[in-house]
Amino acid sequence: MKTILVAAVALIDTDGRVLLAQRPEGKSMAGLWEFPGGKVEPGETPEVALIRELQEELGIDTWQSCLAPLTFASHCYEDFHLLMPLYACRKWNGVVQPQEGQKLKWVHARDLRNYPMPPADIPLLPILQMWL
Ligand SMILES: Nc1nc2c([nH]c(=O)n2[C@@H]2O[C@H](COP(=O)(O)OP(=O)(O)OP(=O)(O)O)[C@@H](O)[C@H]2O)c(=O)[nH]1
Repeated sequence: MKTILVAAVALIDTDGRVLLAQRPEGKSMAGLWEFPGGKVEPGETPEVALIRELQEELGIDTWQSCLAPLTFASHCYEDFHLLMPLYACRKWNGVVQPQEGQKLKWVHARDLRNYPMPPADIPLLPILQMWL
């Protein structure tokens, strides 16, 4: 089975809340809440891919030095295996704003489980909660 590399990030605001984005209608797993990020394109490192995705999806700029590796997901979906490093980021330039009409939510660690997420993300939550 094909392994897909996706880079994702827990953006953390000054109140310790984490940003979740809702997958839009028409996409796979529509309606579920996920960490911002996306597929790592050929020639990109995960960090470069994340910096690009944050500009495209949220209109903010960050730097490699502000992306701290936190944990990763390794999950078998029906048609691919997902390998997803999750970074933590507390510093960026600009104001987070949905660039693609997606719903965004800043969520306290204790409330994360109230947001339905893709199955790959579930094991990441206790780690994130412990860390926050
Ligand atoms: N960004 C992000 N993607 C995730 C998370 N959890 C998870 O399973 N994924 C999966 O990783 C892939 C991310 O790719 P993407 O966001 O660039 O792709 P896409 O949805 O535009 O395309 P697709 O609908 O063809 O998969 C998707 O299959 C998505 O479901 C997460 O927390 N954040």
